[in-house]
Amino acid sequence: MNMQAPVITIDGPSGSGKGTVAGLLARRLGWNLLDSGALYRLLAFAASNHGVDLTNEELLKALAAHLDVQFLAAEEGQLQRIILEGDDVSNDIRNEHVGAGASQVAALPAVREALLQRQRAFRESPGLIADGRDMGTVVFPDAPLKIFLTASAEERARRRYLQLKAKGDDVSLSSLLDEIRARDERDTQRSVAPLKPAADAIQLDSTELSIEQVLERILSEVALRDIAG
Ligand SMILES: Nc1ncnc2c1ncn2[C@@H]1O[C@H](COP(=O)(O)OP(=O)(O)OP(=O)(O)O)[C@@H](O)[C@H]1O
Ligand SMILES: Nc1ccn([C@H]2C[C@H](O)[C@@H](COP(=O)(O)O)O2)c(=O)n1
Repeated sequence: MNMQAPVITIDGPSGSGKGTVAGLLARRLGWNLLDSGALYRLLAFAASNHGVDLTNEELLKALAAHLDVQFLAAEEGQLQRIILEGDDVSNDIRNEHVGAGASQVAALPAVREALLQRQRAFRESPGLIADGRDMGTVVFPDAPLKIFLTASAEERARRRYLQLKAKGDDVSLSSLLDEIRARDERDTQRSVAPLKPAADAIQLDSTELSIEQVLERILSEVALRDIAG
């Protein structure tokens, strides 16, 4: 019998709503949260600060192993804060440039290996919601509930456009769609831990669903499995 804290994994492509739903679910259940994409974003961001080339696997592996990062729990109505080497970089890592860099470093096997234990260490009582690309396939293969969340590329680009516009960023819908397609291609085609649904994952297409509807669908699966006490 598995006595470890339960994990709910939410994997899927960029903009499908994983992070939003994972945050809401963690709050609703009172569980811990792992935003694994943030680790790859932080690595790409730190590499650029330290002048490390995004193809230099050995240096990136060392940087990943010593990444000085803290995740500060979200206050009511706020987002989780992310501190890298003493600086709050929560906003700085949320753009498509850093996302593309994250996708590039994430394709390197030594980098993924260096970040594996750090991700597993988030598994603490009473439970963990983990979002990313390989949470259900590689990092937490024994998770009792795995969700693979998708949406059409057009809808994901539209959501990202609205999100970045609201932040005041100058973005174009067509370039965001191109970037999302390029990231999908790299994340699904890489040789190590590619983005794909785990064999036992529940696939949920959110193209026509609101955030609240996605959350309710997942909560109904949690109730069915009786994994949240
Ligand atoms: N079902 C939905 N309907 C409408 N908007 C949504 C839905 N889900 C998420 N969004 C919005 O889409 C944007 C992207 O969502 P989010 O950041 O959660 O995606 P993600 O899958 O975590 O992306 P990434 O992997 O790139 O971090 C956010 O502005 C969010 O509010
Ligand atoms: N478990 C993960 C999480 C993320 N990545 C890579 C691939 C993504 O394009 C990039 C940024 O992730 P996001 O913040 O957009 O979720 O990081 C991965 O390979 N594995």
